[in-house]
Amino acid sequence: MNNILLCGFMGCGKTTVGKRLAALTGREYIDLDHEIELEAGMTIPELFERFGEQEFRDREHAAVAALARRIGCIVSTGGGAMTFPRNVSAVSPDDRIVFLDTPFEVCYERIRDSDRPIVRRSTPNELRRLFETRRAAYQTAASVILPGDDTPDNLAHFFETYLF
Ligand SMILES: Nc1ncnc2c1ncn2[C@@H]1O[C@H](COP(=O)(O)OP(=O)(O)O)[C@@H](O)[C@H]1O
Ligand SMILES: O=C(O)C1=C[C@@H](OP(=O)(O)O)[C@@H](O)[C@H](O)C1
Ligand SMILES: [Mg+2]
Repeated sequence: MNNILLCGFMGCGKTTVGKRLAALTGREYIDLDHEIELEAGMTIPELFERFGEQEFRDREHAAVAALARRIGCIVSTGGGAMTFPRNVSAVSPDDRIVFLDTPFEVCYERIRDSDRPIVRRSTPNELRRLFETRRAAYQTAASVILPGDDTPDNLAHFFETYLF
């Protein structure tokens, strides 16, 4: 059984919808950011602060590569993960990458007051530009694109009927 990876911009709902989908299908759930935090023994903001973004990206790559040893999982990636070709290449061809395509305005309202390091260091305009650039990368990486502006329950049910 293949893994299903959710990708998309910060705040698009990868973690929330991934958890619901796993609960609905009884599949194992993995949040890559959570795996990175467990492995590093610190939060992502701390990791960025103490060791810099590149250290986080290297740990993120290792977390994606480690998925090769897992099967049948629902995986929420972090917003940057599927924008790096080395990470997309590390995903097994049997696994499915789904892009949760939520409008920038919706994502922004959800993340603006959060402690995500990329949000804290960027202006709203910089985030919008990052959204546009990354959207093209998500479209390239994913084999399924799902409009994300709906309730977590509706999205999880839609996923279930569409993907299984
Ligand atoms: N479909 C949704 N409808 C309403 N709120 C949502 C939805 N998806 C996520 N949220 C809220 O938005 C915030 C960010 O969601 P999260 O799942 O952490 O996004 P991501 O993992 O893509 O960064 C959370 O507070 C969450 O409760
Ligand atoms: O977009 C990014 O580069 C990041 C997104 C975050 O995950 P979410 O997309 O779940 O917020 C987390 O991986 C880290 O803060 C970096
Ligand atoms: Mg998340």
